[in-house]
Amino acid sequence: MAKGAWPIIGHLMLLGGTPTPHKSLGSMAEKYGPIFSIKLGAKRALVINNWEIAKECYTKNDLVVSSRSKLVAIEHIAYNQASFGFAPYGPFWREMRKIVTVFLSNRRSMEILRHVRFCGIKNSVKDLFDAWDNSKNKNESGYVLVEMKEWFTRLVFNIVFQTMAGKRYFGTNAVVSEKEAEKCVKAVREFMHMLGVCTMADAIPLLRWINFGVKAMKETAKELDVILDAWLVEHTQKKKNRVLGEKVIVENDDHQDFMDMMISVLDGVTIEGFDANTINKATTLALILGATDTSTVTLTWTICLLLRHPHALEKVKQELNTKIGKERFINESDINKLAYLQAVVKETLRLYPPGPLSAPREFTEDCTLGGYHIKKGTRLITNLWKIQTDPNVWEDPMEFKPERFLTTHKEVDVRGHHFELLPFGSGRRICPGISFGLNMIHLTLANFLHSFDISSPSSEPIDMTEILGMTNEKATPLEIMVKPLLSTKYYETMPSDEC
Ligand code: HEM
Repeated sequence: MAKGAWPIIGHLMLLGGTPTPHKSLGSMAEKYGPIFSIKLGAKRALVINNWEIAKECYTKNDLVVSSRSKLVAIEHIAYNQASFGFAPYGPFWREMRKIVTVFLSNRRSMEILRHVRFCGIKNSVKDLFDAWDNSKNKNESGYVLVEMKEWFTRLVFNIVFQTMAGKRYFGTNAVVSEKEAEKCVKAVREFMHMLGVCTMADAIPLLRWINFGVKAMKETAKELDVILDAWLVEHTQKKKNRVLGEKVIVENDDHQDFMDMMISVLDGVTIEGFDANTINKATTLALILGATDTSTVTLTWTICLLLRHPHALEKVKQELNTKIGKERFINESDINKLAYLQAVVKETLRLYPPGPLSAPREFTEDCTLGGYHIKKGTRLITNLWKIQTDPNVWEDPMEFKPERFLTTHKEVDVRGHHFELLPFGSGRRICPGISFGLNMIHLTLANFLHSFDISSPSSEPIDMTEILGMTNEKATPLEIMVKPLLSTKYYETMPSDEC
């Protein structure tokens, strides 16, 4: 057990301020070694910090550490564990996970998802071009100042909402007002923040009893439920209006989104006390929460790192020019040719994993790990950031060097089997959205950097301060200079008839 625990709250102070928790816990690993425990109020948590312990944890012990903790936020906000991403390990989680995996990997839905990503990115590139075209604030070189966190957020939310519920919330063809779309993004962000900030109520049962912080959680839950409910009513009505499908994914429906598929699969059943509508909303919400902030954060840090390393930005542009040329939009089938761009994304995920402490898990049985006896009920914190910056594995661990993934670490991928690089986690509860997320990130970056020239607005290096939450968001806006790179004809043909 690490020293420095306060009475009642234990080491909770470490998880609530500056530096961010993954860095505070990372410093403790220097002192206490790759495995140590801390107290979060009444709860004991095990913190693991190197690849050897992570491997033992997610292979030999994975079954006993595949449950999530029942956090207060989950109870109030995520349909009381009907949301499979927060559910305990068991038959309900297995069933939901199977349905989600089929949707995200089934050949037919892959085609639909590919189309949604393609059109989402094309529309966003066109929106950015129009904003530049209409801007009265171009500088003498033709650049305009753009806040990129906002642009990435709109793009990612459009793709994810279209995939899950057939809705486009921002820009061309948006189905809601700008105000309503902003409100929805705010509610999702608040949820992620509440989840990430280790609430006192979670750690200290007495405070749970007096409902500490619960009011704000309930309000956010209500806001999200109103949106999900309206989507579900609309989807159910749509289904009534057409021939009912079998109790499998309807094969001949060109416009199947996730909610449609769930209505068909669940077919009104109740599972473990949760009715079909609640399960549908909760699972859709789990995917929205899992997909949006993580992808936006990764896109944002990638641009920050490229602007701080102009030689890397130049290499990405060269690769795009030689492998794609300047005439056309980039498709998913082109991504294989863009080895350097993929290495840039891996290096960003190594230095800035969007969930630096992964998602909270809990041991459901006593076991041994790293030679220590671990008690049932202990929480697990995997310090992904510490593992991914371990000097025993990575030369110049804090340096941004995408080349390492084309040379010394060529074989290392992010899919949970190489324990020195685990941005998507590992084991049974590994992120189910790896391919969806990576495809969206690669395609967005490739097309953005192919379509626009970018530069820093000043000689000051881009600010890299992170803020506390479930994801390590950039604390300040990402304002950069942007100018179209290709001929006007290229942007004017967007969006194409296909979208
Ligand atoms: C850069 C993109 C992403 C990163 C870095 C990321 C990272 C993670 C991590 C670290 C976990 C916890 C895994 C564990 O406990 O071992 C996780 C879980 C999860 N992710 Fe992702 N994720 C990303 C994108 C996505 C996308 C696109 C989706 C949905 C399409 C998604 C849905 C989920 C869900 C539902 C879970 C909970 C899974 C479960 O408990 O069974 N994520 N993700």
